Amino acid sequence: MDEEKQAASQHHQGYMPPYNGYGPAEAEQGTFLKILLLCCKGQVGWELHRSLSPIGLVTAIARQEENGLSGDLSDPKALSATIKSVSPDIIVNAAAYTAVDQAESKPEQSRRINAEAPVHLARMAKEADAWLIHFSTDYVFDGTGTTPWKESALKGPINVYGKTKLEGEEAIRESGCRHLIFRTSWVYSAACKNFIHTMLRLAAKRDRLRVIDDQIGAPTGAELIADVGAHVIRTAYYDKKLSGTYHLTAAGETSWNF
Ligand SMILES: NC(=O)C1=CN([C@@H]2O[C@H](COP(=O)(O)OP(=O)(O)OC[C@H]3O[C@@H](n4cnc5c(N)ncnc54)[C@H](OP(=O)(O)O)[C@@H]3O)[C@@H](O)[C@H]2O)C=CC1
Ligand SMILES: Cc1cn([C@H]2C[C@H](O)[C@@H](COP(=O)(O)OP(=O)(O)O[C@H]3O[C@@H](C)C(=O)[C@@H](O)[C@H]3O)O2)c(=O)[nH]c1=O
Repeated sequence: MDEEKQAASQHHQGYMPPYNGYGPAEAEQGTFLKILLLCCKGQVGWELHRSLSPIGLVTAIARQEENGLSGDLSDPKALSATIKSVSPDIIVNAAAYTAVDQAESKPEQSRRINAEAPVHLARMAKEADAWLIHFSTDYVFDGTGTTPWKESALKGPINVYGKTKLEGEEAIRESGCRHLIFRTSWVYSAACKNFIHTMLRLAAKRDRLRVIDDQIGAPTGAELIADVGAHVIRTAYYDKKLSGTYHLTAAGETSWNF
């Protein structure tokens, strides 16, 4: 390589961002944040894998065991082993039982994932002195009213999904672990199953679609949740008094007939 090319190459290398935003110094000192992302394949989990990568060293796992690590939220023993092995500074739980209608006939499954798993995660986070990041839903409220819900509004879930999600939230708050609970609503993304995908699937099979028009909500992109979430996680990690429950939705409102 001639001198000019070599100089250009070195210059270019100098501008390469270090992997994950962390360089050899942080690695040597062990000062990078270790993040365990549970459920990297759902709508929000998929986007979080991308948005969390610049702020720490992310171990992203799905439900199935991979590299000896299980992400199955219905198996507390396996989950404990995973957390002990990764020894994270931050545990991010993007998994949930999100089949709202099915939860009515399978309440025990909904409770196991949405309520009992968070109890266990919160206990583990407390023991490990780690943060727990968790996601919840507008369904913890009763759906009445005409203005956006405030974080402190009275809860009143009317279905099994909402009840079990509220139980999960409350367990985390009561556990005493440092946490961020982000309540969001009507999540959509290009990659996974959601209302839009359901409608496209049904439209291919049916001549007519019937969609209720009396629910008003704020559709929120998984990408937005992940980007804002990552920013808040990094800020809160260095400012522990920010531990708490937050609403994280897009602005505006519409009905399912949008
Ligand atoms: N979707 C929405 O409209 C809304 C979602 N939320 C909340 O946001 C969060 C993220 O939701 P979203 O990304 O949309 O959810 P998705 O339905 O896209 O993903 C849920 C994920 O949870 C995983 N999961 C279910 N059971 C288990 C288990 N036993 N162990 C490990 N993983 C499991 C599923 O894995 P698998 O693919 O293997 O089944 C799936 O990938 C959840 O807490 C949800 O309650 C809040 C408001 C609205
Ligand atoms: C498929 C379908 C749904 N609907 C109604 C049912 C429901 O009230 C609404 C939305 O349909 P979904 O299947 O997306 O419903 P649902 O699963 O209730 O949506 C919710 O998901 C969970 C995880 C949340 O936390 C919520 O914020 C919300 O996004 O549309 C129709 O009216 N016609 C239809 O053909």
